[in-house]
Amino acid sequence: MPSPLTPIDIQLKRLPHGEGLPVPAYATAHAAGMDVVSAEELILQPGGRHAVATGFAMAIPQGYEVQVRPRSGLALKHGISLPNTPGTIDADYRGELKIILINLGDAPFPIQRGDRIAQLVVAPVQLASFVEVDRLDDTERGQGGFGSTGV
Ligand SMILES: O=c1ccn([C@H]2C[C@H](O)[C@@H](COP(=O)(O)OP(=O)(O)OP(=O)(O)O)O2)c(=O)[nH]1
Ligand SMILES: [Mg+2]
Repeated sequence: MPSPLTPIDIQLKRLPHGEGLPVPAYATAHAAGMDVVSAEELILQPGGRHAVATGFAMAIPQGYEVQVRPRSGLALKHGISLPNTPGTIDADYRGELKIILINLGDAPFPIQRGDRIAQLVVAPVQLASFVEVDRLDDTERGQGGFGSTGV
């Protein structure tokens, strides 16, 4: 596993309708998320959702995932979010990356081709398997949860 500061390569295949669009990229030197743009033009009505085309597919190296997260500016100003945030892009997915947007605001939200609609965070994945047991070890928390420690 390379240092997190050493970028890994992710193969990206541009689809015909992605011609001319920028590849996802970090907007600033130490950004965590790479902004991704829409490959289509649409108007998202209040309460509406749409799987927005990005115009590319990718091959994430085994051992990594890509998380799709909302942009805070769109969320704050227009109520634009992702109903499945963070979206999970599996390393074995070869279809088009789509960004599922939802309009939680109260006005129609127009999206132009090339608009930055979400951000992609690349993260390592720890694989695991579940091992069934009859008894779990005791902890201070025990079965407490869902606010058991107070507000
Ligand atoms: O925001 C998203 C979420 C998912 N995907 C693609 C990539 C991902 O690898 C695949 C499956 O996503 P997920 O596992 O979240 O969806 P599912 O409902 O479980 O579908 P599946 O049965 O295909 O796994 O769909 C996207 O393009 N955008
Ligand atoms: Mg799945």
